[in-house]
Amino acid sequence: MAHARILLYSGAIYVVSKLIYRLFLYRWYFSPLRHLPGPSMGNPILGRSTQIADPKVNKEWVRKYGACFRVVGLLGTEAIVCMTPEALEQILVRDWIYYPRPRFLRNILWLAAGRGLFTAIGNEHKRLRTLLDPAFSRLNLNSFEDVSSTSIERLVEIFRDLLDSNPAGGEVLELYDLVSKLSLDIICEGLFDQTVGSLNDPNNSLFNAFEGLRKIEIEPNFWWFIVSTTTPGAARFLGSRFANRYRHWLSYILISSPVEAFSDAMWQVRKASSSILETRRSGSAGVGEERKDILRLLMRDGTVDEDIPEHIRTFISAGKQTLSTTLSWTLYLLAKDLESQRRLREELRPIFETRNTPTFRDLNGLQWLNCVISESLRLNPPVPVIARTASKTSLVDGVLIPKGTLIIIPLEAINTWTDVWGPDADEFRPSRWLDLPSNFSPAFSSVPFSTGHSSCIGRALATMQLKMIIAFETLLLSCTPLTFPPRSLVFNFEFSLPNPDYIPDTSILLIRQPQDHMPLHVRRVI
Ligand code: HEM
Repeated sequence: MAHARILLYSGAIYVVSKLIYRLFLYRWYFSPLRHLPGPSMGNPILGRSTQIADPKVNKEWVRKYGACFRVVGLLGTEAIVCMTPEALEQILVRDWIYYPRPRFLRNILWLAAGRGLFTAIGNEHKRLRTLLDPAFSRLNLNSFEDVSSTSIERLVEIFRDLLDSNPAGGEVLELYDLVSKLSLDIICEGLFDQTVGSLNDPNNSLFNAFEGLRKIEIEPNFWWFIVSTTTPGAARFLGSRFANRYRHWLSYILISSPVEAFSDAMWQVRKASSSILETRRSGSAGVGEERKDILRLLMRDGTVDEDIPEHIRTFISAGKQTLSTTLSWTLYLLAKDLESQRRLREELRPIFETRNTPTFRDLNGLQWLNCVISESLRLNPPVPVIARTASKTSLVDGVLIPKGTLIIIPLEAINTWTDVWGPDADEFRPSRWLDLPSNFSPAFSSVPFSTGHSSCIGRALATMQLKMIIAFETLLLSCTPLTFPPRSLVFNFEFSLPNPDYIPDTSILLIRQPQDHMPLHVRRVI
């Protein structure tokens, strides 16, 4: 009995002293990062964890503490924030293999976006990139013979219908849902030749399932998921058929947890991804033989059938959220800048007036459109912060980073760093792309797609689709005559703020989504 008591007391003393060491002593007296500047520790349990991903707070910290500082997060864990070109080159380019995405993030991404590029690390990631990169190369995208998009055409029609009673006066329209549906339709159309038709269908099940998944990012759900996905085995369990089958019971046991709605949404997206594969296998959808598309590359490589829907899920999730967010922010920034809209229309007019369908060369030659999109992505990157973990102890920016340290790369703070972009770095000024700062680095000064080996594989596709959505509904290599006026978002409509003080309400956990559905005033100009 006495022995048991001694054992119990020793155990309790061990746990308490470990906690005191972790929460207080280590970070103040022993951590090699303790000499770095950084914000105060904040809450002793949560630290600054609730602020680490907030780009506004990050920018404030960069101003105060410089380009490399320490932040203490949950239960005394330390993170280092770094953003110099040298640090980015080391972490994301040269030694990328030693800096994978942290496990908790891979777990969340596995649940929300499938097992694939987001979750693979090391040589498996390298293998997947080598396999799939050709599908996204500029050369391959330029080989698309016909990129007409019925979804963009449909969105223009929806705007016209909604403004029918007062086209010239216009109306305030909530844009986020519409551009979200457009993004889902266009991604499935562009990558898998699948018509989802969510723009035509108010109860589209795939769209609703994605809306369900989006709730993972809303507080307090996000923190619930962080806690559950850092618990060993919990993510695997949450993603299992067993958890899905007994989700009602789980919700009952884990009072008010988001598990039931989340599990439903995740399995619906899995089902839809499997049916995309089945449709392709049955031969009822497909792309020209000469094109390298994701499904063809995966099937040729011998990827097992069970894994392909997971890759499909990854691409749809990654593309839909980022495209819709970028589009909403671009329209918002244009709504604040009527002169930029006018310039865009003037740039497009000569192309439309020749009445020949625009070509890739036309699209790439639209200088002002390029500037607008680059500037929008610089100011409001949909993924404002990315994270890595150090898998070995190393020197970064002259600082000894112990193995296991969380590394935060604040993409938005990098994109608006006054050292590069000057004192008006936070302003929307597309013309800055015509006269870049002398210390601008193409790889490290504006990084909305990140940089290096795990940067966005869909960059060229996303840029092409963004340009098309804003400028043209169709793009053909053949010279098919075009009707005038063409269907074009920016050529047909003018966007302005619903009131002069309007600032969108945003959620910023993983992706910077407008929470208030982005209401903008829209009127027909042609
Ligand atoms: C404006 C649109 C987009 C932006 C700003 C964007 C941004 C990003 C960023 C910052 C990353 C890196 C995340 C990290 O390092 O942890 C990333 C990765 C990724 N993106 Fe995008 N993305 C966009 C569109 C797309 C599209 C359209 C697709 C797919 C068709 C896509 C697929 C992916 C995938 C699969 C990855 C993981 C790459 C890897 O780990 O190798 N993205 N994206």
